[in-house]
Amino acid sequence: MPETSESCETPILEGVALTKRFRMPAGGTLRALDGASVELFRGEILGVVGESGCGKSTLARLLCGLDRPDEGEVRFSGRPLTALRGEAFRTYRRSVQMVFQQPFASFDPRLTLGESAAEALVNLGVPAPERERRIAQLFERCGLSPELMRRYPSEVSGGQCQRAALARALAPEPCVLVCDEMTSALDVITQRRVLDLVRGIARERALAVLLIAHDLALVRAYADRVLVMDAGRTVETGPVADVIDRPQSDAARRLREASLD
Ligand SMILES: Nc1ncnc2c1ncn2[C@@H]1O[C@H](COP(=O)(O)OP(=O)(O)OP(=O)(O)O)[C@@H](O)[C@H]1O
Repeated sequence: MPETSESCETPILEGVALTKRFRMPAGGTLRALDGASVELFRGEILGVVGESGCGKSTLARLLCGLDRPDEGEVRFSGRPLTALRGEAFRTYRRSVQMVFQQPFASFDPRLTLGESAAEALVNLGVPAPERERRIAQLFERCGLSPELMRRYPSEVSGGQCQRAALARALAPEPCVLVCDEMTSALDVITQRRVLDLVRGIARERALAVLLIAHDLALVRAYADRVLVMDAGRTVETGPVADVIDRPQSDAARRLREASLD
């Protein structure tokens, strides 16, 4: 895993000079991203921090292909998404999975957790008995009894629902996991348990993880490198200890001071 972005390894996922504007209802546009760049390498956990509204979720959505940049490009294994066709695009879609902040909102309330988790496998043409077996294994790996596959989202706790969301994200065997504030809605003990699980699975499967978090302590505990964002820009990146303990940018200094209050 590279310590710096000077590595000659090709990032598995990359955003280059990304700009994203949103039209405002009252007129005018808002620049949610303003030339933001990020490199994510195989096997690393990259923490993304920044004040609320600085563009973290927008960056995550562009990297996952849920939204398109107005300028700049996203690259998967060195290839621009705009150049990916057919099987290459399907591989990207399968390989980059996202876990969202609100566990319940990310599930269809009419499907059981098992059915939701199996959807990606249905799309991949995996036969029903094999789907059942693979999802049961993933539930167990994520600390859930396979019995929970038959429950609806409203019948489990927030922590269980987020574990099921993790199992669902892992089902298509991705190589990148984008976790957008995935533990913010959970109590501090459950947060740690879920992040321990994410880290363990990431190490086992050599996953690259983009870990968006408000809490610097969580990023310090779980990330290898950290990227600091400020007003749509990426302003500082480096190993966690350097950026958090010896911040160079005003944004990183502000975050550090706020976390010490
Ligand atoms: N679909 C949208 N339409 C209009 N404005 C948007 C949209 N999505 C995001 N924004 C705006 O873009 C800016 C960046 O939002 P974003 O959600 O990426 O920030 P964030 O850093 O993830 O914030 P938080 O930490 O509070 O989740 C904000 O000002 C937000 O209001």
